[in-house]
Amino acid sequence: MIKKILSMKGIKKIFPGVVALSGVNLELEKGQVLGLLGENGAGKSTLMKILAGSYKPDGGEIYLAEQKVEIQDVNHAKELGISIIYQELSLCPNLTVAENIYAFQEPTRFGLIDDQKMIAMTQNLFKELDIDISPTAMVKDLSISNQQMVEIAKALSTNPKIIIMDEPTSALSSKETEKLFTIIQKYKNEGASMIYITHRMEEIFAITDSISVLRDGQYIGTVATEKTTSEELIKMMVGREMNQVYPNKDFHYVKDEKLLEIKNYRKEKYFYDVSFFVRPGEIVGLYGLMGSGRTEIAKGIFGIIKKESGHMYMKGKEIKVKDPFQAIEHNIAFVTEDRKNEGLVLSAGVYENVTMANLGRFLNKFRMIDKEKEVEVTSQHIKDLRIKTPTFYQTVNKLSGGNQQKIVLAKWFEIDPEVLILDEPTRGIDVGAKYEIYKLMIELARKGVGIIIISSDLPEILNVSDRLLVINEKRIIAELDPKQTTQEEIMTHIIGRGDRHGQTKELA
Ligand SMILES: Nc1ncnc2c1ncn2[C@@H]1O[C@H](COP(=O)(O)OP(=O)(O)OP(=O)(O)O)[C@@H](O)[C@H]1O
Repeated sequence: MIKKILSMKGIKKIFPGVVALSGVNLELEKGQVLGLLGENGAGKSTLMKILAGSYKPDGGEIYLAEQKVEIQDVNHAKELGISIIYQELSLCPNLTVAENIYAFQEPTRFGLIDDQKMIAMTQNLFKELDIDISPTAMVKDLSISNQQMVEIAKALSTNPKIIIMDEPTSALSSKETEKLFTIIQKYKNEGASMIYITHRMEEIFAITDSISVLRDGQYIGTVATEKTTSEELIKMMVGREMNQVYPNKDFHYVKDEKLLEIKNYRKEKYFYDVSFFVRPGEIVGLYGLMGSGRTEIAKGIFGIIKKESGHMYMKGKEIKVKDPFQAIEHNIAFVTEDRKNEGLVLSAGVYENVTMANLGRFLNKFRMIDKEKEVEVTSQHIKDLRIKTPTFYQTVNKLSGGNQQKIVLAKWFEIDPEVLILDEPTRGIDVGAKYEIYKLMIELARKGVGIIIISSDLPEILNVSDRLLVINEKRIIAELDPKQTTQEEIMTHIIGRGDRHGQTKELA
């Protein structure tokens, strides 16, 4: 029996100014889940797009079940049994769930699309995958996480032999992630093979059998999951020893006073009775599961969701924030979860994106933009955050997903806010750059900035916050000292006592 289902040998891909892949190898066995790791811009997505037929390689060979193939395009890849779940959602918002899943492969009757059959097929597929979404719902009406589940179901609907998952869980809650892992296990048992890309180390250890690492477009090596450690993987990824994942913050706050305070904030269905404050130099963590109301609270502070009642104070004085413009006037900045749509001008260059939120800072005495200063500041961020780009002028739509996120963060670090709200700032970001982001947060705090950080990464929030607020069912349910508490205690607050099984499930 052939064990080796896929072999990619010496794959090369060159984009203008960037060698994205310089001779990369990858091997996949039948029934195996292979993790693909590497820093932002290492070449992971490019390699997978070549396998899925979106890009033609500039060199190298691909073998499927030991037969050499030349993958012509996306349809050819599908015919060969290769299916990909992209980082970005690729569904049509104005079609139904069933239409999206069976687009271009609709069942027909007398030459017409057989809607009833399509709906029944979707129902069967969802039953098999234990997905509870209506096949006739419009995709645009679904939550992002349900859209991601539809995307996953769509990729599986063709019964592929090789399934590529490029950061599939970034929009999923912990329950849905659990569901996805069950689905992966099921397909694996049936003999399908998977390539799984993630920046979340715990997922790598939970789901993969072995791991291949890329760095700067080069193949570094492959290790068996049970024989490796996260330290070894980090070293392979970043090319150096990283003794610490979280830098030390050697102070709790710079002044024991309230910088921003909200009292009794309420908006029906979004949040109830929310009161808390942040001191200058303090990092306050908001932790809650997806749907708990954590993002809505941040949006309430920033004026995107309008509160019905409650008060806001800046340094003891009541202020009114009815919309984001007023928030910005009061020096409050908010880096949203949805960075792609809300944070970047994709057709503009790297340096324009970094400097656009605070152009005033770059004006010289003749009120002209000081290009040199723009370049100097941008190069510092490129260096600090290890942004991988061929030039300052590269349009950001050509950068890898993680590098785009780093640029949004650089832009907000540039505007010098007094209060900075960060919603999932390190999602999709590699481990080396995460460290640099935490360091930048500490530097801002040292200057007296009050920081509110939302994260669904429990180890992260426990390590970077000075104070932790736990959110559940649209309310703050506990305030904890991150140095004293544990992941178990936090989940007990959220899920309630006596349900140990539920707790470990959510923690996975
Ligand atoms: N269409 C393109 N045009 C020009 N350069 C590109 C294009 N697509 C990718 N690149 C470049 O190729 C390199 C590899 O990008 P790729 O998206 O494969 O990285 P990645 O490992 O998937 O990163 P991430 O973890 O951030 O998703 C990057 O330097 C990126 O800027």
